[in-house]
Amino acid sequence: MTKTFFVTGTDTDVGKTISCMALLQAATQRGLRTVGYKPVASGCELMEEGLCNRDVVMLQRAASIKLPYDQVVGYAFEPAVAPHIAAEASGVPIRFDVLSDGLRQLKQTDADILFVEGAGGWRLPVGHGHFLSDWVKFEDMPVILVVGARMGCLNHAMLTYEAIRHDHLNLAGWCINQIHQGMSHYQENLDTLQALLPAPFLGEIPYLARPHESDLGQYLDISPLLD
Ligand SMILES: Nc1ncnc2c1ncn2[C@@H]1O[C@H](COP(=O)(O)OP(=O)(O)OP(=O)(O)O)[C@@H](O)[C@H]1O
Ligand SMILES: C[C@H](N)[C@H](N)CCCCCC(=O)O
Ligand SMILES: [Mg+2]
Repeated sequence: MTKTFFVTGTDTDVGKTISCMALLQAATQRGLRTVGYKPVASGCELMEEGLCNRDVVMLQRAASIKLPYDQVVGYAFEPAVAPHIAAEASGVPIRFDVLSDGLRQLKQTDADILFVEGAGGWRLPVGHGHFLSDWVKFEDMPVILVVGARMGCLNHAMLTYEAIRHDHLNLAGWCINQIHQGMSHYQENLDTLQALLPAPFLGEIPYLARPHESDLGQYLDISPLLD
């Protein structure tokens, strides 16, 4: 049985990918076999591997089970815009059965744990009146929330928590990521979140000069996810 978690964030660009890498590394350091999945991606660039979405490549590299790029992504749209807009422009609608097929394939590997990175924040539109959160609900995945430490994150964190609960899903844990250096009253903000968010705190990722090249696993304690 592959334990599966959906990783959302308080917004786009808050460190979901960095946190997924940290989760994958922390799990690998505990001897677990790990994989990542990015069901919906937008924004592709020329990388060593060709025209790729950077998040997908990062998840692919951070996982202990090495899988081909195509297996780690559902849809990767080229323009770096909201995915439903890119989907409309390219004439390729986002289908939940395609996302679920990809997920099922990854669960069929011998992975112990699978982290699925969302796109944007919790209520991301995917077109035709649907949201990525509808798919998470359909798959009944426990959720991990990444709070990007910046002014406004308290409101975003609480609204995201309320929306997850409204969707009858479980917040399995949350972490905070210092996307900026030296946020004013960082500790007080963290204390506030710890008092208000009724879910296990997995840890804090500090501001790092080269986050993608760091040992990120050391910053998160994934034991609450393994109970
Ligand atoms: N702890 C950190 N220290 C320094 N820079 C960071 C940190 N976390 C994230 N960043 C930088 O902030 C940017 C956004 O991070 P990331 O790509 O992980 O966000 P995201 O939530 O996954 O974004 P998206 O919504 O596009 O998937 C990246 O350039 C990343 O390198
Ligand atoms: C391009 C960006 N980095 C992400 N891939 C997409 C973020 C979409 C956000 C949509 C929104 O909620 O406004
Ligand atoms: Mg990302």
